[in-house]
Amino acid sequence: MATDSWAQAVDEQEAAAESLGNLQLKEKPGENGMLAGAADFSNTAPKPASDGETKNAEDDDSENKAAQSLLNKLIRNNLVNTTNQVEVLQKDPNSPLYSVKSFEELRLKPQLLQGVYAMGFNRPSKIQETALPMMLAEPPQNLIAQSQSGTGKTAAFVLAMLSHVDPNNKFPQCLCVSPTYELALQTGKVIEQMGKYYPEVQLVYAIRGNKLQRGMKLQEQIVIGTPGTMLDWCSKFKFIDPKKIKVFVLDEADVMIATQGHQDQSIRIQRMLPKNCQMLLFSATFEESVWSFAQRIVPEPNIIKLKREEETLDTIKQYYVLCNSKEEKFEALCNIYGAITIAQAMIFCHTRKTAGWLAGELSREGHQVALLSGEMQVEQRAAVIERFRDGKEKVLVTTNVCARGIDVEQVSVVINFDLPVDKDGNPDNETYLHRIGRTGRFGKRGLAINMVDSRMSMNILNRIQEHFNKKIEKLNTDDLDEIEKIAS
Ligand SMILES: Nc1ncnc2c1ncn2[C@@H]1O[C@H](COP(=O)(O)OP(=O)(O)OP(=O)(O)O)[C@@H](O)[C@H]1O
Repeated sequence: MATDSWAQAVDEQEAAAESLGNLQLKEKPGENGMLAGAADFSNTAPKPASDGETKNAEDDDSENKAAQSLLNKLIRNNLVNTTNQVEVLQKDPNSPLYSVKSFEELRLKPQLLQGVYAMGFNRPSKIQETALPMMLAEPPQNLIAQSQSGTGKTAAFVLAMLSHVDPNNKFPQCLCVSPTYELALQTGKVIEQMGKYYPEVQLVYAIRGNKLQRGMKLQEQIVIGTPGTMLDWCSKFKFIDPKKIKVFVLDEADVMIATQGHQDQSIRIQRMLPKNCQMLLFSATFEESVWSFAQRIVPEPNIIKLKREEETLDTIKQYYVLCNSKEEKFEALCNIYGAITIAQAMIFCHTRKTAGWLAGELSREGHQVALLSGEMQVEQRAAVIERFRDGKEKVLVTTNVCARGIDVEQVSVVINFDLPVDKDGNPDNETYLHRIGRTGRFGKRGLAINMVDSRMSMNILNRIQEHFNKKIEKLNTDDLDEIEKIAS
């Protein structure tokens, strides 16, 4: 976005964000004939993001969790690799445990196998190897599965839903609840992609703002939505006959339970389903509260857990640059950009004000900059992330808070324009590691540059260095030769 005026650049960015938001709002029938069906809301429809009533601090927290989850989905365009083994706890420990190394072994319908390959999947991911045979077994088995974002959970349960529906039956057979409207849409997109060659199966979104005529009965086989609307559609409006449901999926359980009311609504939906309905629950984390909720939703479960790969700083070259002011930090940054080629970088600032200022300055220098800032709506943030992921912008400037919890594995250069500190001003080691670290064996080499502009920030840097017991080298950004060396 190398425009002269930063204001214009921001306008353009927001326009892009808006148009994406509109696109999502007006989800239309897929090209394959698989209707995103009744999801034809106008832009004036109430924003169905939280399904909650009164907004309080807890809701804010849950919205943050949901936003992080969405942004993490969007920034990533492929599978997170892991060498950790899955832990499996079978309902019946004596029954053999099947795991597959190829999609062929699953004996999928040819249309679905074609869909899977068209998505570029060559073989099942680590969690899919065990989860898929369990989900596709006859009689179907219940499952609680936990693994970090990006390990293939969504693709797995989408494949299970598509495998279990009978396209000749024109009524809902699979329900999938997600914590927010945006997350539901993302899953809907995966259903559309995977079901591309299976156009007889249709889906519909049960989300606020999607108003159906009273008395009507849904014909789509898959319903995906938020718990409040899904419950209304099953009980109050009877658009869905819950007794005919064969598969119930509860996605993002950890995000779900952070929203008041969602647990209750989900449990009420679950209570309406037949005893032999397959119950599947997925979560990225597994704290006690998620576990007790999971047990209420999924009777007699098989349990699959995949540990998160530890992040390390081993493959990362870390440097710091000494400056006296933010202007000097900016100058140092320009020198670095002048000396080495940086494909894509993420730059973290402490405040929105600094982030806005820095993005403006970089843009004036001719850089293609994206700015992620706390006051943006989640759709706007999503649009920024997607543009960055697609390489339309080369630099992403963001605040610490805004990017907390977002995985930035694909970015090879991370710049801490301000060092991460917690609310008491102490070094935030965990955020430092998460931002800069890479998972060991798959670790691509990375470069981290820390800007230090006061005695206090030097102290923080020293404490981070001590904490990880890894040297952070000093870099003189006035010396071009020295900068060039860091890229080699
Ligand atoms: N077997 C596979 N082979 C290659 N890519 C895959 C495979 N399964 C999933 N993917 C891709 O990996 C990415 C992450 O998958 P998926 O969204 O299913 O993970 P997830 O665990 O549900 O994470 P999240 O909850 O963040 O969506 C997606 O881009 C998906 O298309």
